[in-house]
Amino acid sequence: MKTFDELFAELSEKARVRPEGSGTVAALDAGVHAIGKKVVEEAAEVWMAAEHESDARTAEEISQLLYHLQVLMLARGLRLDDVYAHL
Ligand SMILES: N=c1c2ncn([C@@H]3O[C@H](COP(=O)(O)OP(=O)(O)OP(=O)(O)O)[C@@H](O)[C@H]3O)c2ncn1[C@@H]1O[C@H](COP(=O)(O)O)[C@@H](O)[C@H]1O
Repeated sequence: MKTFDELFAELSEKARVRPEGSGTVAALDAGVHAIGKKVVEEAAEVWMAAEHESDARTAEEISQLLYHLQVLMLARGLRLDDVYAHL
């Protein structure tokens, strides 16, 4: 288990080191347009899970949406504080 901040630190390191086989590196290489489509897809899956599936499935889909949002942040060069400033 990891927190939002811990995941962001891990993904930032992946983006910096670019290890072989990293899905995050592949997503970053695909670019903002592809990552944005993934964010929309995952958001829809969150919505459907919340309406029709269990709490556990909904939580899983939310975790995937948060992951893809973080990848989008990295693709745009945004830091956690850039987002937290608006919360
Ligand atoms: N938390 C996640 C995470 N959540 C979601 N995903 C990706 O998002 C996809 C979402 O799943 P879907 O159910 O939509 O599956 P899908 O449509 O079959 O997926 P794709 O075919 O589009 O890949 C997963 O297959 C993963 O590719 C994640 N990929 C990685 N992480 C974590 O990110 C870290 C770095 O991962 P790597 O960069 O792959 O090393 C690790 O700690 C991972 O656990």
